[in-house]
Amino acid sequence: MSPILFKMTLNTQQDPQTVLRRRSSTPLSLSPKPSSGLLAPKPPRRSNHPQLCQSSSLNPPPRPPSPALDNWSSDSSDSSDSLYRVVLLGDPRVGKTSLANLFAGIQDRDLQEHQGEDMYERTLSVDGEDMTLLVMDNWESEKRDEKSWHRDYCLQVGSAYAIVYSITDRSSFESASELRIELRRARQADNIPIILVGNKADLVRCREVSVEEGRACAMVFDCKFIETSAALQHNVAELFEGIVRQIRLRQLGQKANGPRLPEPRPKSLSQRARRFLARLATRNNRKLALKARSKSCHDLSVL
Ligand SMILES: Nc1nc2c(ncn2[C@@H]2O[C@H](COP(=O)(O)OP(=O)(O)OP(=O)(O)O)[C@@H](O)[C@H]2O)c(=O)[nH]1
Repeated sequence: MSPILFKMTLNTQQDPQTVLRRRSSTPLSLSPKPSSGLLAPKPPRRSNHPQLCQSSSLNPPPRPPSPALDNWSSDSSDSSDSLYRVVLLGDPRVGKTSLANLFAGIQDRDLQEHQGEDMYERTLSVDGEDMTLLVMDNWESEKRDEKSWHRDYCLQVGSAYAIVYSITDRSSFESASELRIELRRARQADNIPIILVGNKADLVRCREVSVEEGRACAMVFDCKFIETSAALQHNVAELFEGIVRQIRLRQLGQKANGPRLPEPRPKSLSQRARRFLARLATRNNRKLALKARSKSCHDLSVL
């Protein structure tokens, strides 16, 4: 455990049914499980989402926003009504809590007051649309039997995962690969976003894992890749924004692949022309999707 391990549990849910009211130290119910493996169950629409860069604890103390992340999320009065769990996985001391604190906009001077808490809810505005993420920083990396239920739980509830390693610690990189395999096994049927995160990128002199190795690992394991520095707040906003985009891209994919109703026979020439153009667009979309997939794994804005 880090000497400055400060975690927070944030409860903003209003619905007594929803699991999100509970402290993360209490096991959350596995049901209702996200139907698609992606979507968390929809909580009722909330009108009091936290303001930009505020953590959303039930009684949040007035806290100035983190300057570096100031333009990161917007006033969420018109926020999305879905909530997505983002689970941080990784070895101890790789920087999971530091990344989560930045996500929550918790500043160094406020760390003490958030000690022992490990869930962070915040609404981000990305590409003009809001999405509420619940970042879970309660991963237990030890594989002891009595902890295995907790590990299983974490592997089941995420709408997205960030597998964090430290670029200064090769064994944490190896653990990240193992975690990817474990996650794949646990969520075989689910198309969930997984981001491999090489943290502590500021410690260049102590680097044990190259960017190329990180990227290659992400390509082999079919996930996205980003290097961050929680210390310098480098790429942290990009990470969480990327997670939002990855979730959205999968939502769009699901909508596009939804059940098709039989089309009525077109009656007029203009209807036939419209249908032809629609098919053409679909074909082009498929080509575009293929192109996008072949792009580098470090572009978090494409599938
Ligand atoms: N230089 C540098 N230090 C970092 C960075 N991120 C985290 N640290 C430091 O690394 C140590 C561990 O960070 P934590 O955020 O507690 O790591 P953790 O993964 O949450 O650790 P556990 O709670 O033990 O699982 C702390 O001393 C942090 O200040 C970073 O990007 N750069």
